[in-house]
Amino acid sequence: MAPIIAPSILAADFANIQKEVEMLNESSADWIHIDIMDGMFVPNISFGMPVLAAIQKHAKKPLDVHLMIEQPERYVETFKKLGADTISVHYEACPHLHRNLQQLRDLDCRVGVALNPHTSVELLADTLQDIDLVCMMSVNPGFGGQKFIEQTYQKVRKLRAMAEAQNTPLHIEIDGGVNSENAPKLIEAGADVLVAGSFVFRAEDPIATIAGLKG
Ligand SMILES: O=C(CO)[C@H](O)[C@H](O)COP(=O)(O)O
Ligand SMILES: [Fe+2]
Repeated sequence: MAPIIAPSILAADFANIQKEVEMLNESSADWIHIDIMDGMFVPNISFGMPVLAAIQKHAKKPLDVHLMIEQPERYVETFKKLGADTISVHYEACPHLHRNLQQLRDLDCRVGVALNPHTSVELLADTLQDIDLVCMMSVNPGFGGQKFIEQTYQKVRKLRAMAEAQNTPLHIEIDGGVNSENAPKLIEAGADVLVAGSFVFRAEDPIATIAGLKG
């Protein structure tokens, strides 16, 4: 099956955000990936609610919101109201993860958990049934344009095996440094959602690049 492609708007031209979103609307992208950074959980600040509202105003594709923020429970309701279809909170930012998952489930959005590169997938063994999507970071979160971490393949294989053993449907999303070289290997390993920021927005033809990732 063709993967779900979620271009990351972080790499877009923010001075032309309407044009960039319209390009994604026209493309074969499935979702739009939205990176929210708070300058605390990660050493960078991206953008917040007014920018998301501007994106949402023009977007015709579901919004996949990746929260790189501390205490995400403070804001998930707001993100849902701003049109989030999927919300991922970071495992490392949630000492009471089960409570966060319940909150997302009650909001009726796709329930996501993001994992830093050093965080073992085994830590999700007892919550996998409550999770719809794992956003597996294949770079250290905080910045676009970084190099893909090769150990990601083995994490994907392990997580896919865990989901199969528990007989639970799970989206495995790869976030960071995705390109046309690693995309087929990631899908082969068991991923089904690919986020791509710089590879799409720095391409001469982003629409063709998205189509290429979709295979
Ligand atoms: O979550 C992220 C960074 O923290 C971004 O989604 C990710 O880096 C995508 O950008 P690129 O494809 O350029 O690596
Ligand atoms: Fe992201």
